Formats: sequence, structure tokens, C-alpha cells
Amino acid sequence: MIRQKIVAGNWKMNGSKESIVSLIGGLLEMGGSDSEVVIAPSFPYLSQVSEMISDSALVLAAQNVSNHEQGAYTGEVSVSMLNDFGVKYVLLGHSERRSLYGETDEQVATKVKAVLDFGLTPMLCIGETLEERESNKTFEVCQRQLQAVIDCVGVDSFEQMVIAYEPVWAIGTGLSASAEQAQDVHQSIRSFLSTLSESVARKVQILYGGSVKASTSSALFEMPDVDGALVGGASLDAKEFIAIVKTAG
Ligand SMILES: O=C(CO)COP(=O)(O)O
Repeated sequence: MIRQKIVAGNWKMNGSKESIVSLIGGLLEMGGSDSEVVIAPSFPYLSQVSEMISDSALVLAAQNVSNHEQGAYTGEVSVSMLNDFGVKYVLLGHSERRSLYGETDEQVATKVKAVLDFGLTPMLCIGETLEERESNKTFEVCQRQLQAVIDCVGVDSFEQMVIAYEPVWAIGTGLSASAEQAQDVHQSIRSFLSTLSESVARKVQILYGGSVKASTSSALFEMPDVDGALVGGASLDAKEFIAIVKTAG
């Protein structure tokens, strides 16, 4: 089964009206790619970015969403609002949301459901902390985070989702997992899913995230179960991000 690679840039809480013009300008010079190239700006810039990329192959993502449809939820943003701006993917369960804003596995699962119900695509982030890795709990943690979503939406829904494995110790630290470490976890995620659904396990794209740079991405992309990358810091530099996209082929 050939799975298309996805290279996604999570801009996190970075950028301004002005800086985005030059970042997108740089990305628009990239030319064609066999991979799907995705960018996730902060909410206030979705409109601006959506307009700037409308004639390109770049795909829009959001970094979070509410699990409610509408109403008295001050400060929240609904899936239908994201849909208005042509968003395709929604990052959910990013470790920064889990650790800094207390999102639980169950809350993440209800957000996944809201996104799926509207026909957009969740990009579900999972991954272990350094402490969990050192106590050999990497897979247990990933499986628990996946299971909460499976319990809520069923395993078949994973055909309409993307998984991003992001070990917390590799995020923003400059210390990427090695290609072999990533492959190891991606393979165990896929084999766990295959016990529930062969077809989901074959189809679901599993991205790696955590200090991805152009100098490390080609080794990662050569791994059979690594279907792309979720890039943080390096996605704020058009040249570096394009270089990563190029290594995906
Ligand atoms: O969290 C990440 C992407 O969602 C990874 O961030 P860095 O690439 O900056 O480590």
C-alpha cells in the first residue's frame, strides 16, 4: 500500500500579519510536490493564509478546535468556523495542549468526534514524555491515547484521520528521535491498529514530529511506517521547510 506523504508545518503561537506574507510568499515558490504540504497558522491568520494559498496546492490546518458546535463558550472556535476558511486538517491532542492546558484523553476524543462529524480530518497527536520512555512506557502511553479515541469514534474512523507521533522529549529540544526509534513506535502503532482493523492499519498515515529538520528528515522518510512529518520550529523558515518537503520526494 502506497501512502502519500504529508509534510505539515505547525506554526504554533508565532507569526504576524507581516511575517506571514513573506513566509507564505517563500512557500509559494516551492513548485509541485508528490507530498501533501500542510500549514497550520494561529486562528486569527486563517483568513489571510486561506486567501494567500487559494491558488496553490498548499493545504490549510488549524491547531485546535472546540468540541462544542456553537453557543456560550467564550474564547472557543468551532469546527464550522474552521470549515468557513477552507481548513482541511485540525491538530488535536498536541502535547502542548495536553500538558499546558490540561486536555485529557477523553476531551481530545470528543474533539476528534466533532471534527469527524463535520467532515474535516483530525490530525491526532500522541506521544510519551522522557520519563515515560525511560520507564519503558512509550507504547503503553501511545496505546492509551489511541484507545480513548477508538472508544469514542470507533477504529474505522481512523481511515478518515491522520496520526502524528510526537515524543514530548523531542519537541522543541533539537533532539529528534532517530529514524529507527520513530520507525519502532510507528510500527507498533500500526500493528496495534491491525489487531482491530487490517484496512485501517494499512491506510492510516502516521507522521513523526519532534525537532524535524532537513538534515534529519530524509532518514525518517525512508522508514516504511513513517508517512511524513509534523514540523514545528523549522516550518517558520520557508527555505528549511521546503528543503524538508523535498526530502519527502
Ligand atoms: O510540536 C511539534 C510539531 O507539532 C514539533 O515541534 P519542533 O519541530 O519545534 O520540535
